[in-house]
Amino acid sequence: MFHVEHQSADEEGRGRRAERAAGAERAPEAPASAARLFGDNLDKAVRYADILADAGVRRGLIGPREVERLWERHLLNCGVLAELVAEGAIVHDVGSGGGLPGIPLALVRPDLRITLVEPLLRRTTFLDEAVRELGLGNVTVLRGRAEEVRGSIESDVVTARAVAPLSKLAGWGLPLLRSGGEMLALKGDSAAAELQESEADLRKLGAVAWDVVQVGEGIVEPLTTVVRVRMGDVVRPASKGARKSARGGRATTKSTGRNGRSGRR
Ligand SMILES: C[S@@+](CC[C@H](N)C(=O)[O-])C[C@H]1O[C@@H](n2cnc3c(N)ncnc32)[C@H](O)[C@@H]1O
Repeated sequence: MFHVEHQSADEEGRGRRAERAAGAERAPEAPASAARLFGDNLDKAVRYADILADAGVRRGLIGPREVERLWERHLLNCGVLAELVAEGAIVHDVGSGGGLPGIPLALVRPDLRITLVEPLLRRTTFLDEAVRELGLGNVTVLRGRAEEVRGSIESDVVTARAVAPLSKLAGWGLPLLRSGGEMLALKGDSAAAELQESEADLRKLGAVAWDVVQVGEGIVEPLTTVVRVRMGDVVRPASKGARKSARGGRATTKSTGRNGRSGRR
């Protein structure tokens, strides 16, 4: 368990110096844009950055070289995904690892209901502790591989970062979506090329629209690049399907075809 204390700003400063002296690693100071992004949850974002810098590095969830760029490359880069998510959405963060992008997204948007899907026990233990310590009432941790939990999940949005190449990721993420739901995959410079290579697979999986968007203007530099894929109509067999879902069976998909929103946005 990490150690959390509720402190005033002065106490926080003394606490940070004391923890450093005691050997605990701390994240760099939050940049000004973090206050704009996280608003009332800035303190929690700072605490999460510190958890990643210390326990996150010690337990191998992020590399030690990430500490100096925790804000830009991780918390801000992930939190700005909020621009693409509708009010009150149900979100599943596939391959959450140390909670990225799910935890920054939950901090920016307390209205969302977010499940962090992660197969490795060591990582779900870290996530459970972080969620408890940060008091994130809108976040749940689910241990399992995405392809194992399909059938029991109908999500509005699936998020993922650094989990798998797009085609493979789509095979894991799209079956978790309801009709019209969206997968938001944080990708780097390869986004457009990966998307082009994956189009046939996306169609087969029931996707009807896809594009590359950039978010985070005025908050993070470089902007966050996201591959956005929208699911077509999902046909889930009724009562039989419910029994199948309980056993982890697949939902089936169909494309909206000529009358729907097929192809690129
Ligand atoms: C490189 S880490 C990225 C973690 C985090 N998303 C980030 O950006 O820092 C990839 C994560 O995906 C998880 N993972 C791999 N295959 C998965 C699957 N089929 N379903 C869900 N998670 C998976 C791994 O356990 C690992 O935690």
